[in-house]
Amino acid sequence: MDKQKIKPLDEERESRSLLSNAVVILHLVFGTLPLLLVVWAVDRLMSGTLTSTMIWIVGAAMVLFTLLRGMFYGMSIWRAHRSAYNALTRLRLRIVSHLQRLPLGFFQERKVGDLVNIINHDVEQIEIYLAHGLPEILSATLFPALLWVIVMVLDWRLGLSLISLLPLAFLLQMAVKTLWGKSFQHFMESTQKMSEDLLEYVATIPVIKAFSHEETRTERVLGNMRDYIRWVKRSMFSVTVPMTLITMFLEGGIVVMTLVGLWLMSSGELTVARFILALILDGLFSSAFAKLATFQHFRIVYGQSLAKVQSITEVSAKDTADRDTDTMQTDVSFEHVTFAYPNKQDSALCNVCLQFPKGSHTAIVGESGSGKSTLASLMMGFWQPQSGTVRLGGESLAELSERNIADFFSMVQQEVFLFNTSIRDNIRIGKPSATQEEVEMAARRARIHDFIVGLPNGYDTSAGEAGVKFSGGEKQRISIARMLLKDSPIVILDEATAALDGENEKLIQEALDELQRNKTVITIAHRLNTIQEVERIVVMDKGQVVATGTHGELMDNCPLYRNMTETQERVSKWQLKEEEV
Ligand SMILES: Nc1ncnc2c1ncn2[C@@H]1O[C@H](COP(=O)(O)OP(=O)(O)OP(=O)(O)O)[C@@H](O)[C@H]1O
Repeated sequence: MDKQKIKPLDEERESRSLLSNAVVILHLVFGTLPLLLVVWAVDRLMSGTLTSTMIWIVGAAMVLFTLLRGMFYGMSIWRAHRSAYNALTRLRLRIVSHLQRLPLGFFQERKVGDLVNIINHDVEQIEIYLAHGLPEILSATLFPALLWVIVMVLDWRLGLSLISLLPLAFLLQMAVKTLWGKSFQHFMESTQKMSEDLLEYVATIPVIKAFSHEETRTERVLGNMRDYIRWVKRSMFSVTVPMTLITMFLEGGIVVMTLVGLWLMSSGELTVARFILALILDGLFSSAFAKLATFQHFRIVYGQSLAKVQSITEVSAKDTADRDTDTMQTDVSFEHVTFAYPNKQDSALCNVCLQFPKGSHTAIVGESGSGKSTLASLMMGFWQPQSGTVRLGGESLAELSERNIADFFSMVQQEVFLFNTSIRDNIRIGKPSATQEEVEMAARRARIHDFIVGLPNGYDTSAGEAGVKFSGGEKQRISIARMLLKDSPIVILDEATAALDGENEKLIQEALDELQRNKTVITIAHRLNTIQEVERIVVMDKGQVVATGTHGELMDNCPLYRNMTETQERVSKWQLKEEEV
């Protein structure tokens, strides 16, 4: 893992203060002191100098040490959890506030399930490491070290024989580290895949049912779950087998120490009492050491989760400060703009030069995939071009904050999202300080007021997932009311009325007319018959602007436009005939 990359999260990692470490150490010291007392008492016993007062003192001291040990253990767990949960909350807040500052392009690239998984699962893994892993690793390192020192004090030859096989255990651990890393990575990937799939599955159940694809989709989700189980088993296997071997090497140390101890006793250099004590300490030493090896996986999972978190926190956010834009002009211009989506070879826009003067109305047309939506995305600063400049009122978009840019645009899309709050608040998103009168005025202009007052709770009716279900047209008009309230100078219409019928289309068209009044309007058009009156039409093909002009001019001079118009006319005539039949 790249040390440089971990750095930004050090503050989370360092949240376990010195005091927490001191508490862990005290817990260990009071856990080891009773053993030292036993060594001392047995020594006295063997030399015939142990008095009954000494036994009472030893007993009382052992009770005290045990109590203190318990107390410090409780404190260490409590402190570790507290600081870990603090770190966890800070980290989640940090991710969420960073997400808010990331360009919209980032969200088009990353899956929702992946992001949710990072905020939930990976941050949780970091907590597990901070709250459980770190204290356990610290105590599992210090405890065997203390035990070993005691054995060394008993007899240095026993001490050395105890650790004689340790280098082999370390070598093995180093060797399997990479293997563990890989298998844990697969495990994490399959966890992510599973949660992404589950999220998509739940969100798209209506579509799946409509197309009777339940079985195939369900089978795919179940397949990913099976994959997950397979990797859980594999990663557990990859831990247990080397762990068994490491434990065997550690226990091998006991065998070596026993042989050395027997030899020392036979030559009269070691007492039986010391030998038995050394054996007891050795047992504790091996099991504490074996525990340390198991904790290796905490570190691996932590490293991988940290990398995932950093895949969000290290994406640079646009830090341009907001500025007063009231006096700015609102002309938009594209100057030799070339743009390709990340990880794509072909440019979605190629050397585009266009002007959208203040108050003008432009329609963008072109075959599917010609770059119409990309043009709108760049205009709103969702993506930065690789070369060329997009300007808003003469200022490069790169110099403006997201909020500044957002203030200039309203985008009417087919897909409308309503929040789980009242209709009033849903409209007020356009201008949080708006009064009830202003909200109602916007709703009237968006031709939705009468509908809202007809609802049981009027403007207090809850919208969104948990609230009343609205038709596509009603949602659309609520979103137009929102934009009327926002009153931004540039309106982008992304084929807003495509899928609507008679009455709905009429009402929406009226609402849209209100929205477009005195604005710069850019229509991304798919149906050419709706834009024939527009003052300027831009024809795009394969990311390039191939012609601009009025409908008449383009019919005369642009074969692509003429072709598209004639094809659409043929299709609509054919549809009319079908309807007549
Ligand atoms: N998020 C994305 N990531 C990668 N490539 C993309 C992305 N969005 C669009 N593209 C690609 O960029 C090119 C232009 O797409 P764009 O959506 O701008 O075309 P469009 O003219 O709006 O198409 P349509 O009329 O079908 O909506 C296409 O080749 C498309 O596959």
